[in-house]
Amino acid sequence: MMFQQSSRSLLDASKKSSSFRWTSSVGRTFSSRSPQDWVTTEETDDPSIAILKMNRAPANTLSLEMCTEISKAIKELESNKKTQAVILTSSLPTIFSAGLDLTELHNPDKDRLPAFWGAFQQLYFDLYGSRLATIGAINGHAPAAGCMLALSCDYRIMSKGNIGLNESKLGICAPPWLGQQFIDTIGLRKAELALNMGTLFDTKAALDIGLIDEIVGEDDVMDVAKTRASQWVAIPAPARVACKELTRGRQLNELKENRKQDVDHFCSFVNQEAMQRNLGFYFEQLAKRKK
Ligand SMILES: CC/C=C\CC/C=C/CC(=O)SCCNC(=O)CCNC(=O)[C@H](O)C(C)(C)COP(=O)(O)OP(=O)(O)OC[C@H]1O[C@@H](n2cnc3c(N)ncnc32)[C@H](O)[C@@H]1OP(=O)(O)O
Repeated sequence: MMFQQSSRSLLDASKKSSSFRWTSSVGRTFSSRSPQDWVTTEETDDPSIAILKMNRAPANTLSLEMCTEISKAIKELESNKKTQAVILTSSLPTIFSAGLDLTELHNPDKDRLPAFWGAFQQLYFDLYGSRLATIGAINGHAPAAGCMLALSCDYRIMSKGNIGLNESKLGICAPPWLGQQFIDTIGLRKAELALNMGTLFDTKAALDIGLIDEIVGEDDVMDVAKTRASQWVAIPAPARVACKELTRGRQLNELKENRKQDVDHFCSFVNQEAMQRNLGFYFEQLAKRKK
């Protein structure tokens, strides 16, 4: 059963005709439903546990609007006192999230770029710092910022796909706060190796390295996620929230205090000619890969 206010149900969404079309900087045309349909929330049979689904075909990439919609959905769930946990997952068959939408980075709109990065920062604040217990039900690929979504959850189960921070392969480096999340999760040396090489881990390697907490069968993802959410909800909420503050508070505050510098650094980094060349090349390869 669906419940949230501004996030309409998948059923409602499927009745609507396609309403969003745009052309990317390398000339490919995307079409999709409107941003409000890119994220939906659902009830479970336990009123304290909700599901947040990303439905932005083809790859759940994080554009400015997608970041905003996920943030909005988290805030709406948090505003309901009964809700204590959220399961973050994807409705796409093989992709959890392919990370930042490269159309935002390549040949960027100079006015939109800072707003885009601000929305991505906000998503990090909202998910990593949520009062809710967050269970990542990673049911497909989760590279780069897709991995950030997973790392921001309290507990990660994964059924298939690859996960990691592959930014170096695009000729860029993950932002410091995302790098720190990675280091805090798998430890400095393993993170150092993986960040430099842009390693994407399959489920077994991701479990071995501590990037995910559990591998689950494809058909069991939601059942296991609900069971894990129940276990987290069973811990008294003030203790749970205090533990999160203890392990994540410093990192969250650091970025809060440096938000503007982080936006400025990102924009000047991305606007460099060499960076644009790298991104353009990577993006072309991505488009050609299928052919
Ligand atoms: C100071 C800090 C400075 C900078 C920091 C910048 C931080 C960046 C973090 C990021 O998140 S960068 C993005 C990194 N993401 C990736 O490298 C993932 C790229 N995608 C893939 O490798 C694959 O798509 C996949 C393994 C996730 C899935 O493969 P497959 O199932 O074969 O699907 P397709 O490749 O056919 O993808 C479907 C469709 O979606 C397009 N697409 C995929 N990823 C992106 C993306 N990140 N942005 C935009 N578009 C993407 C892909 O081109 C396909 O489009 P078609 O039109 O060909 O259908």
